Amino acid sequence: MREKILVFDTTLRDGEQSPGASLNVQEKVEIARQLEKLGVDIIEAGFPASSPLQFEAVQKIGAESGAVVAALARAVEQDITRAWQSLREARKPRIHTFISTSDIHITGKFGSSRYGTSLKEKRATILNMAVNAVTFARSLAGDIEFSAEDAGRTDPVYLAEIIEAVIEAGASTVNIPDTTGYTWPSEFGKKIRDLKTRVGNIEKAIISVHCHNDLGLAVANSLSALEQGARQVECSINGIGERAGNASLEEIVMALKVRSDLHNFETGIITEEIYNTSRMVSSFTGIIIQPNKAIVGDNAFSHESGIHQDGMLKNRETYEVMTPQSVGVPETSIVLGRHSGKHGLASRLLSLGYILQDKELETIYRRFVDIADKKKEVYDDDLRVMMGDELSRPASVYELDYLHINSGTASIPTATVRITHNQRTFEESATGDGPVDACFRAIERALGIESMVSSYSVRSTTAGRQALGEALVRIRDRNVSFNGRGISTDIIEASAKAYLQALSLSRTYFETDNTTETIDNGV
Ligand SMILES: CC(=O)SCCNC(=O)CCNC(=O)[C@H](O)C(C)(C)COP(=O)(O)OP(=O)(O)OC[C@H]1O[C@@H](n2cnc3c(N)ncnc32)[C@H](O)[C@@H]1OP(=O)(O)O
Ligand SMILES: CC(C)C(=O)C(=O)O
Ligand SMILES: [Mg+2]
Repeated sequence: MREKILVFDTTLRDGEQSPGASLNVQEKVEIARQLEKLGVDIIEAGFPASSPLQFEAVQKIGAESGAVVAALARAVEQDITRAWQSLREARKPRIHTFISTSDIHITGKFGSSRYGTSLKEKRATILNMAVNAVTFARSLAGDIEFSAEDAGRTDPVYLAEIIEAVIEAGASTVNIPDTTGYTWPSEFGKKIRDLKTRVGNIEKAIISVHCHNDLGLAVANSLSALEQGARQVECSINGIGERAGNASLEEIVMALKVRSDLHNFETGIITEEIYNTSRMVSSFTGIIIQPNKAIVGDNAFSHESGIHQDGMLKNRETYEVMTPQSVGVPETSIVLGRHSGKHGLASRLLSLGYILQDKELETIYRRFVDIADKKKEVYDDDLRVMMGDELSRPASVYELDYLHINSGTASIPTATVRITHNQRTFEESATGDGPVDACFRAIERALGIESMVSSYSVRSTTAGRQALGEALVRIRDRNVSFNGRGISTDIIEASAKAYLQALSLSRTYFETDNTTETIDNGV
């Protein structure tokens, strides 16, 4: 039998304290519904004393949620009363009260002489405030959580004293926050182990942890605490929260699930709901998820380099420690880019319906590398355009070997082209009304022909700033029309290729003495 770890989600309270994130009541209610679907045990819905909106959100969430709904309150009667008022209709209410216990907080935040003059007196006042708050909260509700704010930097003897006292006063959950994300995993784990030995009545309460990520250690600290006896973990979706955020729910849950060989814990989280929840929180809060964020980032299940793609295609376990489906991501993505190899390309082309022989793959791969060098990512649409172009290439071709354009607002557009045809090279330069005109003139001069262009257009065929441009050039040669198409991320290059393709078609046509009126490459 595995031991249950309670997942306390604070996305709607600490998460909402993230700079820039603020949610309206309806958004909070929607997120709470999704959190329930995700299977969290406790939803911390807000801090009711802080505003009417917070109050209303806690009230609404409490009334409809089947999970325990917690409301935060300072260790003062006024806040606790507000928290309880907001939870009155709740099916499973929890009052969560807190006060700082570290010397730096006690002296820094409670400096006024009304808390005492010496540190000893102030500590005693804080302990009394904590006990009074829990006693008062307990007179209102049955489920009380107490948090010793900045426990990570609190003297262990004083921390044990205060924890013992609040349990005695009726706290059923005692939370040990690393409020400033200062501790190390081994140090934080020891703090929890210490409490288990120092606090006489610790078995009467559940030990909870609440870790912040200032040093990027929030998840590691939480896991270390679980190993040492904590049984509730406080976390947020996407790790949002004050400053660098809280421990991320998805990382803790998946670390426990993927490495279940290392411990005897389980959570009630339906991990397949993680991705949906993450996207909802990101969209409602406006806090974007960094692409390399573990579990839910766009790149978490994307593979770009050839060696990795090859490994993944042979056996996905070579580079994935969990399936994307296990967290609700539809599928692994093989991102085609400049690091991709032939295996990755062939597999994607196959999924698009193109079955290539080895030789064809060699040719298409060379074109792919050429495009991938210019674009960050090669999309399916880019491949379709590339394949369409490749499959319609005429037999006899003028190849664009080199193109240089000099153009700007204060200079005459000049183009230099080098063209190869049947192992011969033709090179020329020309000026023109614009860079495309200059380029066409240079081609004509290099091949010793008159202008034959009867129509020209250019458009973008794929999305984004690095989209592939497609140029269409129609020429009329001896009363026959030929349509050429060129693609490139550079529209001048696409135009030159289109013109050369039309010229190639014309040459092929007259060499084989056809009679058709319009020859094109399938566009
Ligand atoms: C680590 C955490 O995440 S703590 C939770 C943080 N969340 C919030 O602060 C929620 C949003 N906050 C608010 O809406 C407001 O700050 C309120 C309503 C809570 C209080 O507002 P104000 O009365 O204007 O006080 P203000 O925020 O300026 O200062 C906090 C006061 O609470 C005191 N205080 C701070 N924490 C506690 C506590 N846990 N218990 C008792 N008193 C506390 C401070 O010492 C200060 O009191 P002082 O005026 O005697 O110096
Ligand atoms: C209120 C407490 C639990 C908190 O958010 C913290 O200490 O970080
Ligand atoms: Mg916090």
